[in-house]
Amino acid sequence: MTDTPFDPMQQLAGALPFLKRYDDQIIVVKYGGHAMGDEAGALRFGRDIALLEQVGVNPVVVHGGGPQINAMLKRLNVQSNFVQGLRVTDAQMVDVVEMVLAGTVNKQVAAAITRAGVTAVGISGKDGDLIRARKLTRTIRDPGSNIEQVLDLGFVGEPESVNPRVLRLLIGADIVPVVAPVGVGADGHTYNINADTVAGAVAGALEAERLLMLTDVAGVLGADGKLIPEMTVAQVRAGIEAGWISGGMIPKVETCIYAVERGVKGAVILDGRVSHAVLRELFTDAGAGTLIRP
Ligand SMILES: Nc1ncnc2c1ncn2[C@@H]1O[C@H](COP(=O)(O)OP(=O)(O)O)[C@@H](O)[C@H]1O
Ligand SMILES: CC(=O)N[C@@H](CCC(=O)OP(=O)(O)O)C(=O)O
Repeated sequence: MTDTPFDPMQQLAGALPFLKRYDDQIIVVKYGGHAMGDEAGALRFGRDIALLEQVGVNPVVVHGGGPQINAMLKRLNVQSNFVQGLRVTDAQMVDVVEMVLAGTVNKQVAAAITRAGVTAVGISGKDGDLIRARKLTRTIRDPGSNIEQVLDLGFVGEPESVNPRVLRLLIGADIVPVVAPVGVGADGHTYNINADTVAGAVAGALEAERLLMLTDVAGVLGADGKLIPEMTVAQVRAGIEAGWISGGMIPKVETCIYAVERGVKGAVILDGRVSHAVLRELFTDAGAGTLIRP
């Protein structure tokens, strides 16, 4: 993790072209549970988001909270299982997931931004008809017999539709929306949705200028382990095919591809633990992390 000194005021002095480029544009920031770190980290993140709003950019935050859900489940002595990176979520667990994501984490992130002097409002996908969810299933293939098995993940969903009206109302009132990744199904049930997926869907629905995915690695690392500053969709697909993009990075790059194919100008995967990661990416020539573009 590189953390070279960064003076936001000095950077902003030379940031006029960037300020013009992003003026009144929507920037969707996915704030991953691993990127959050401690209370001080959340406050630093809140200050950066507030600063974006103050200089005329329209940030929209979608947060995760996987590690925070894990900590609560541990306290409750409940075991969690994952299939292809998705938490198998039964009816009781979805209550805990909603409590942590739409409760504790959502309010912590909104409060951190508000403490920095800009109004933020925390909502979940269940508010304002934001995210209608449909149940997600996963298919696994047994390599020996080649037999496919459909796995029931319980109340795990994917966005069926995103209605950005409530987000646009908040943006228009100079309020930063902070979105927790839960949605409501046609059956009225609450669904747990992967936060990367929600961030991509929200960025697509808002036709955002940028999607920033804050995680705990520097970005996409090549086969040689070095950070790749910029990639096209075709290069990302080749990396997945060749196997050097794997594991948790696959849903992240797929979210970026989804977003850029729906009109988002660029999607960036970057290390949210680095101080002022968001400002470095938006307001410096070098940027931060890996930019994925069409
Ligand atoms: N080419 C790659 N570049 C960077 N990380 C990769 C790559 N391939 C696989 N990974 C893995 O993906 C992980 C990031 O995904 P994940 O842990 O799910 O992030 P988050 O918790 O922020 O959603 C990295 O820690 C790394 O182990
Ligand atoms: C279905 C599913 O797996 N949902 C995720 C939602 C939170 C999330 O995605 O948080 P991060 O971005 O911090 O990983 C979960 O239950 O952990």
